[in-house]
Amino acid sequence: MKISSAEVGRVLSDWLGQQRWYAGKSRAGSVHARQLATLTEDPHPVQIWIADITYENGDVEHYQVPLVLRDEPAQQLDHVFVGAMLDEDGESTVHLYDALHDKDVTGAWLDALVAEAEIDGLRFVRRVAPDEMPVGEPSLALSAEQSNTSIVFGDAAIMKTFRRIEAGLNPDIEIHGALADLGGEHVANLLGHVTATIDGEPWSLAMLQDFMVTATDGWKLATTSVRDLMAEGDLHADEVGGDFASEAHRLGQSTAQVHADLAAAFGTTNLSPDDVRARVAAMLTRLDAALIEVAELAPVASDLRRLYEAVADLGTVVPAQRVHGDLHLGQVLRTARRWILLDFEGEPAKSIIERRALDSPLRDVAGMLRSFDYAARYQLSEGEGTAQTEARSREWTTRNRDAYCAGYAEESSADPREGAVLLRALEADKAVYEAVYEARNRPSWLPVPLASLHRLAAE
Ligand SMILES: Nc1ncnc2c1ncn2[C@@H]1O[C@H](COP(=O)(O)OP(=O)(O)O)[C@@H](O)[C@H]1O
Ligand SMILES: O=P(O)(O)O[C@H]1O[C@H](CO)[C@@H](O[C@H]2O[C@H](CO)[C@@H](O)[C@H](O)[C@H]2O)[C@H](O)[C@H]1O
Repeated sequence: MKISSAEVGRVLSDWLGQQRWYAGKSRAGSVHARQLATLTEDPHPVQIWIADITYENGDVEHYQVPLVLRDEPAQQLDHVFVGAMLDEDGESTVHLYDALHDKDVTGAWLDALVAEAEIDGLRFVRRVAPDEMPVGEPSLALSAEQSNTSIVFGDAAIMKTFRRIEAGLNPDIEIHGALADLGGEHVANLLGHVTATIDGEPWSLAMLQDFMVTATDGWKLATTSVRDLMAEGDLHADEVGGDFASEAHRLGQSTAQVHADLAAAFGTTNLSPDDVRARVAAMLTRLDAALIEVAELAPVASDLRRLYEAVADLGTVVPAQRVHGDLHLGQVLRTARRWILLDFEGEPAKSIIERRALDSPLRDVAGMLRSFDYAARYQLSEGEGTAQTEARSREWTTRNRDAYCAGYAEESSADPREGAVLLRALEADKAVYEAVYEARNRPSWLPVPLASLHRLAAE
């Protein structure tokens, strides 16, 4: 079944803007679609397409869009309908759907991984024995759409399909592979991955991992703890049943252990004072770019610049290594035994080169500290804030930030609280990123990072 690229480009222009993972919502861009591969023809054709978006300022982004082509409308896929068009012969109508949501065809990825297939320049790499692959298991796309699209096979494995793609090995695959090879306890095993070769370069398309079936994510656990505290107006955080501090402590230990594994797998370096100044310059540039998009940042901008410049003035070396890059409570899962860290892709807004650069491990600590702040604050921003709940929220945040840092310090030679200026600047840099993220994706959450930036600016 053949369809025209121009027609696919036309339907994707409308459809992309409605997808959570599409980062170009706030800018006008033209869409060009190209077909990369046909994964299978049976029972319905599955084609991997790339949408190349060119924005008005010349920036280009690439998105992966796996499509299933059906010759009849499929009611069960109405919610992931992409568009309809005549086939190239002009004889019959083809109905396009997001293939990752079509249980009838998702097994094609597993079959290709089992066979270690090479299809139209796509290489399917298997890291475990064929009988460890969840072949035949039904698939379910996760409903919480995030930066990418993940589908679970049975309760055995989860396949993450990267949406915004670019040349280079995706750090999620690279790091999961390296840490699994080291026997790291705090990551899910990497079962396989899919890479395309485009113009001689590797482009990571998807990865398959063990699925942690009984795990609960850190965001759910932390926000439940906050809710318990808010419900008990007169009790303090350490007196309420759902206290999270011992989990925060373990999470700090787990983060430090993952950092030690990352250092062992990829090495370490010291950023010289000049390197540090260059990083600070990048943070200032990021702040300037954010100010154009989020006007609400203006009142804190000069204090934030002063905070960043204090880091440049430290004049000391800063230990650096590979890091997670976007660590927050939604990226950690609590299994019955331990915390698992997920999603080593780094911040989706950064290029792969930036995401693979060695950085201060405090970047991850700062990310998690921001997340405690989010967990405590977002319920207040939903309109229920009183002086009492504000105080409780601050208490919860302080207690869990301290417990996390103490846990980290126990497993590492460095206590994050000793690098206070750098840690504060990294928190601010993260909150600036979050302000842009929220303005683009969840404007009602924008007050959460803004409130923190006011606090950081005033300290
Ligand atoms: N190995 C896993 N086991 C269980 N759940 C997982 C696993 N990997 C991811 N998840 C779930 O899928 C969600 C999205 O995964 P993540 O890697 O963070 O994707 P994204 O890059 O789209 O944010 C996570 O928040 C988690 O709930
Ligand atoms: O999709 P990803 O998980 O890669 O990360 C992006 O989305 C996150 C929200 O889902 C966003 O995280 C922010 O909100 C979280 C609560 O929903 C909070 O725990 C985080 O601390 C906060 O940064 C993340 O920044 C973004 O990259």
